[in-house]
Amino acid sequence: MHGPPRPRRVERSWALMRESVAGVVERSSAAARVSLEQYADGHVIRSLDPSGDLGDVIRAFGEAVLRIADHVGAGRLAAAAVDAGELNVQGEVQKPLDVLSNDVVLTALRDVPAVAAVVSEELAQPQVFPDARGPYLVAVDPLDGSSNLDVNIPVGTIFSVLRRTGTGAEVDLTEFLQPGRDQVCAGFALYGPATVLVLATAAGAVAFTLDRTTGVLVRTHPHLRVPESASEFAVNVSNERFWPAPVRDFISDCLAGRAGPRGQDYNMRWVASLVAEAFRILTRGGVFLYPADSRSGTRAGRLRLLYECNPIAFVIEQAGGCASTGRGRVLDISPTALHQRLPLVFGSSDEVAAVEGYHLDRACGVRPRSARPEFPLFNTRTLFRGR
Ligand SMILES: O=P(O)(O)OC[C@H]1O[C@](O)(COP(=O)(O)O)[C@@H](O)[C@@H]1O
Ligand SMILES: [Mg+2]
Ligand SMILES: [Mg+2]
Repeated sequence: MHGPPRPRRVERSWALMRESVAGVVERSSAAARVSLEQYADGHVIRSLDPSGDLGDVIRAFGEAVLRIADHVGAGRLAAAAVDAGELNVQGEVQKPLDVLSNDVVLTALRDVPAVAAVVSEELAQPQVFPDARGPYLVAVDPLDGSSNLDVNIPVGTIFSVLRRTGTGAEVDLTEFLQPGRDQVCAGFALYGPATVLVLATAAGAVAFTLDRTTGVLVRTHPHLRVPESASEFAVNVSNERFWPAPVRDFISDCLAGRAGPRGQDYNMRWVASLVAEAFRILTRGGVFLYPADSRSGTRAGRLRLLYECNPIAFVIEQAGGCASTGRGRVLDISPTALHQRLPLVFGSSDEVAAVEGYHLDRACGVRPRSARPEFPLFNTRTLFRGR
């Protein structure tokens, strides 16, 4: 051991604190300690798929998440911490952990006969398993937000499970192009201070937290509910000048606070990590916006429909929130391409409805709220000047 020994009194109080924390955790969780394994085998998942196939897919994601959590948690100590420098299908630099996480997910799913094929952010073409064995298709972003790794900000894995629409031994890639409302299951892992796996099915949204003492994902959030209203927004404000007018109107009016048209003071958060924003909104509400903007790479939006927007939208809706493009429900979009991008707005239903209202106002030629004489936010001042 390095450094001077701690005084005995300090050691004793640390030991007491550890014991009392362990006692609280044990008492509070002893009543219904449900592991991901048990949940995957339990009546909720069996009622959706009595064959056990869906349970197998969920268990495979559980295993992949534990492995990826280990790699992410090792930070700079991980063998894969040095840049790979390759470009993925989106033309973005692949981090070694992107590649490794993709391998981990594919390896876990390859062992599950229920999965016929996988679309991944890291693969230009889907991975089709031999004989197109099972009834399920998976779309996955193995490691979302990986540009945050160097600065130790939470990242995650996002996934969507679809039922095959074809019956042949060959998977037709158009089978992936289903509207998100047809997802059987979707979820995401958040590798943060705690590793959390959020899972949604038609039966609702639940979350599991990794118990590091046993290596087991334990259900900690049996009924996730997004509060209907909240006064917190998340958006990358540095893109303000590229935003479409309704988004500028909406954020401008939020910034006007209590005296403005929205009638309340707002707080802002931007982690630049979709999974972290989604989990925050699942637990305390708010609204997230990544609109389409006028920059060349983001005219159709920044986030990918099949493995970012759809699974997050499904989780949020199953938890009672809403997800929209600003003009309509995300889960009703019929995809046209595997790596298609989309504008994404999700969160508390009141806030998402408000964003849609701003889009409708502009579409109907209604005078934007922020330009009304009593709220002269734009033209006279920008978001950060002259306030
Ligand atoms: O850096 P920006 O433009 O603020 O974008 C942040 C967004 O991009 C993401 O990091 C996704 O990017 P990747 O899929 O390339 O990792 C989201 O998690 C986050 O919401
Ligand atoms: Mg991503
Ligand atoms: Mg990724």
